[in-house]
Amino acid sequence: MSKEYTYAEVSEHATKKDLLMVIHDKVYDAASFVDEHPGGEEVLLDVGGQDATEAFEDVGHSDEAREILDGLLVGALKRVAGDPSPKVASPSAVSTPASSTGMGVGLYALILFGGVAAYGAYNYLQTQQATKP
Ligand code: HEM
Repeated sequence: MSKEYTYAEVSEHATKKDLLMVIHDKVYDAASFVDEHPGGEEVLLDVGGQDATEAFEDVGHSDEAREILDGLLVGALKRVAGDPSPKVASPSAVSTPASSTGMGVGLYALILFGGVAAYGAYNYLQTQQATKP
């Protein structure tokens, strides 16, 4: 990582042949990769010259994709006053699994309870049948 870019500098490189983007406060030059991107060139051009952290993380890119990304590294982002605030996907990534786990446990409890109730009812009916003459 040799160079420091300001956000304003990065935003000047937003063409297919000269395509910088910010991911996790690092600056990547995606120009050489645009044509090879399995997700298409459109999406890369869309975030060219911008903070692509959220877009990149939302897709859930593989480790292989992250290795390619490492190879495209050209520098670090130097934040100055007035820049867009850093886009970090972690707050939602942390809160979503937590809340969904809560739902999941509640759901399992409900299913378990329903199962036990149904089993009890079945047994009750069986005994009723058995005691009938
Ligand atoms: C320079 C940064 C990026 C690199 C190195 C990269 C690399 C890759 C790689 C290797 C894949 C194949 C699947 C995988 O290994 O995860 C992929 C898929 C994909 N990427 Fe990226 N990507 C980058 C940025 C982005 C951005 C900013 C978006 C914006 C939405 C994006 C959207 C997608 C989508 C939608 C796929 C899925 C394609 C499919 O499976 O049909 N990528 N990317």
